Amino acid sequence: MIEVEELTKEYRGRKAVDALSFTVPAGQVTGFLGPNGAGKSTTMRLALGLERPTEGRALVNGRRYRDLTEPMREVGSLLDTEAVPPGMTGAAHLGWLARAGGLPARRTGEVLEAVGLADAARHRIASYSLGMRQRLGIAGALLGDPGTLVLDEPVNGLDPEGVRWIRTLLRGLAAEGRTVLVSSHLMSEMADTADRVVVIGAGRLIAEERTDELIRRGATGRVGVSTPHRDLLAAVLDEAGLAVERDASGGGLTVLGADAARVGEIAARHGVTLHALVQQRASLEDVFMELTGDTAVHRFAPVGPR
Ligand SMILES: Nc1ncnc2c1ncn2[C@@H]1O[C@H](COP(=O)(O)OP(=O)(O)OP(=O)(O)O)[C@@H](O)[C@H]1O
Repeated sequence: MIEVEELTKEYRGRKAVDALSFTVPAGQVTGFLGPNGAGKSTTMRLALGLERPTEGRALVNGRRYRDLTEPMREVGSLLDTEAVPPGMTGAAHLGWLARAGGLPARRTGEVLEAVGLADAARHRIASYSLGMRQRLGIAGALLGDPGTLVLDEPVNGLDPEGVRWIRTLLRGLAAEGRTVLVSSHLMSEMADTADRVVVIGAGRLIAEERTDELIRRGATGRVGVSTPHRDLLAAVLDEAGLAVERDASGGGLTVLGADAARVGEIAARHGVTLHALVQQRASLEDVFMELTGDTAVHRFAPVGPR
């Protein structure tokens, strides 16, 4: 389990992470979402003891990272896939990591197998594709067979097969009871992968809840309507206090803040013929845009009294 408590990080007087608190429970995949610059990587680096917080703390299994006695056996991480030595082979790089972490050499072969890189193990990393580097980074994270995984944008650069692979891997790791925190700025990826999501913007917490709940919460209130009497319907819906958007093409309308049943009833009451009436489901992407719309532009909260 990871507990982030009132975590704040300032760079040159600006808050990249701002009094952020959330929990990453074991046995689930937690998606860590936010637009570019929201503070995801900074939060992960703080949790991994690579930087010191200005205020607050991040605990892994109840302790600060630097107080863990065998960190690689407790937490595996993938932060920057570019930070691997290109001249080394995949096997040599992992072998070096294993020695540094006091792990048995056999783990190298096991994790290379687990990420599907066994055949490329003796090739220089310089010859790896971006997807192969991501797999190598994940192999490194798995080396110590840790109970907690912190992965920053592991899906970056993967092809659709790679994305599916990672999704299955992460779900499998969580099913084994591990704690999995995985960041992304692409919401669509997380919809099928994460049990829960933590959404941040400008370093602050925006939402922390089950993925399906978040989607459901955002799903209310958009109804697509097609009618040969668009102006009449728009007028009666407007009268009923509903916001209406006219589609740029065709006779369609989108009604905001209502469900399909209500729109259908209003139309019937006024004798308006409908050709289509569709409750539109929000995607996680829509909900995300709604949640982070403001913060994406205001990247930093100015330091000072709140
Ligand atoms: N070492 C640093 N010095 C100064 N500013 C930094 C430093 N590291 C991060 N920042 C700033 O803090 C903010 C948060 O950055 P961070 O990389 O944590 O965001 P992110 O959510 O991971 O974004 P991305 O998806 O683009 O990686 C950014 O505005 C960034 O420029």
